[in-house]
Amino acid sequence: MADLSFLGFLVLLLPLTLLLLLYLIVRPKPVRIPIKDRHVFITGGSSGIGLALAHQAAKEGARVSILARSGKKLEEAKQSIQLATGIEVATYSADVRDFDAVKTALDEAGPVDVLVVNQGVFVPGELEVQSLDEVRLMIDVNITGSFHMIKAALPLIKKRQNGGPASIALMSSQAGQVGIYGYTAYSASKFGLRGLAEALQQEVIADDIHVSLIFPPDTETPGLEEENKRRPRLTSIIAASSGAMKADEVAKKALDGIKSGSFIVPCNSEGFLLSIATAGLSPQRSVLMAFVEVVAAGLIRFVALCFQWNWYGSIEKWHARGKSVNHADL
Ligand SMILES: NC(=O)C1=CN([C@@H]2O[C@H](COP(=O)(O)OP(=O)(O)OC[C@H]3O[C@@H](n4cnc5c(N)ncnc54)[C@H](OP(=O)(O)O)[C@@H]3O)[C@@H](O)[C@H]2O)C=CC1
Ligand SMILES: CCCCCCCCCCCCCCCC(=O)[C@@H](N)CO
Repeated sequence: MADLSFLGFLVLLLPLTLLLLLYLIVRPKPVRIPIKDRHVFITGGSSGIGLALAHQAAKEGARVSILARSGKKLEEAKQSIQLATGIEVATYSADVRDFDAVKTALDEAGPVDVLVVNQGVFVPGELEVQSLDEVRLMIDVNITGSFHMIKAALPLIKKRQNGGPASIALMSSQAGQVGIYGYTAYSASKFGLRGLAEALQQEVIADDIHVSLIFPPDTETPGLEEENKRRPRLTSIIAASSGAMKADEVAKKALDGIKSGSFIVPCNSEGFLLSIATAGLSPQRSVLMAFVEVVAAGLIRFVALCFQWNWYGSIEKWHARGKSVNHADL
């Protein structure tokens, strides 16, 4: 009996000690980032996830600016937000690949409290059939474009007027946590954002600037509709492991993640598992999440291997059927 209660005591004491230890060591420390009455600047804010984010930020009382290339889409976005919320957003037409254009737009927009780097292009295809121009497009818009935005915005974020904590959020993808068939260039561009974000967080923490990386699954947007026209069948099969979300749902998760200063922001339950499986050396502010990451590490690796087993099974089956060129429309 005495032995049993000692065992019970240990079983309780061990996790509590771990929790206490994690409470003492998690860095950066937890933070709340308000968005009401603050300037939220969203790239790719004229369509899909960016537009949904602009709607929600406006609804929550932020001053919103959106940037994209097409003036027509920007105008339509502005109208729809005005209709829904009565709020007038500022629009900036610029290509993120053009640093001078981006800098001019941001300088005109003024001090920024929350920067959401959301623009992105995705052209799926096996590397062997994909053109190098398409590869370059994804690297230039998704990665170099993000550098341009952050480099031009940093001085303006530091100049923010009310001095509260600021945020730089980057829209990655679950394909930026695990490489997916048909996404060599796209996955590379989204994995790249993680290196950028981890290093940047260390550089800007002293300025009370907090970095968030958002990882949506397939999301119903005009961009996905385009992508679906030429998606390899295997890409769709593997991506279906994580289902699909609506742009509004992703925007809500993203905004909640930004406001709570989370470094990693998953959007659905598969994304939650993925974030534990790929926790790596990313910062973690939440004691509870840190606890789950430490305790579940071994088991989650097993689950990850089960997913790979399943995906390689699909790839094998596909090849056994003799489909070497496998676009959805063939
Ligand atoms: N939809 C999905 O399934 C998923 C999307 N994501 C990511 O979410 C982000 C948004 O995706 P989604 O909403 O689907 O995309 P959409 O294609 O619906 O919208 C993309 C937005 O980015 C803008 N944009 C594209 N290229 C440039 C450029 N060179 N310079 C400035 N703005 C540009 C577009 O406007 P314009 O063309 O006028 O410039 C538009 O506003 C992307 O980073 C994407 O990778 C992540 C996971 C899943
Ligand atoms: C350890 C447990 C793992 C759990 C589940 C793993 C599921 C992974 C699925 C990845 C889906 C990637 C979709 C990318 C969508 C996207 O970015 C494109 N639509 C282009 O925008």
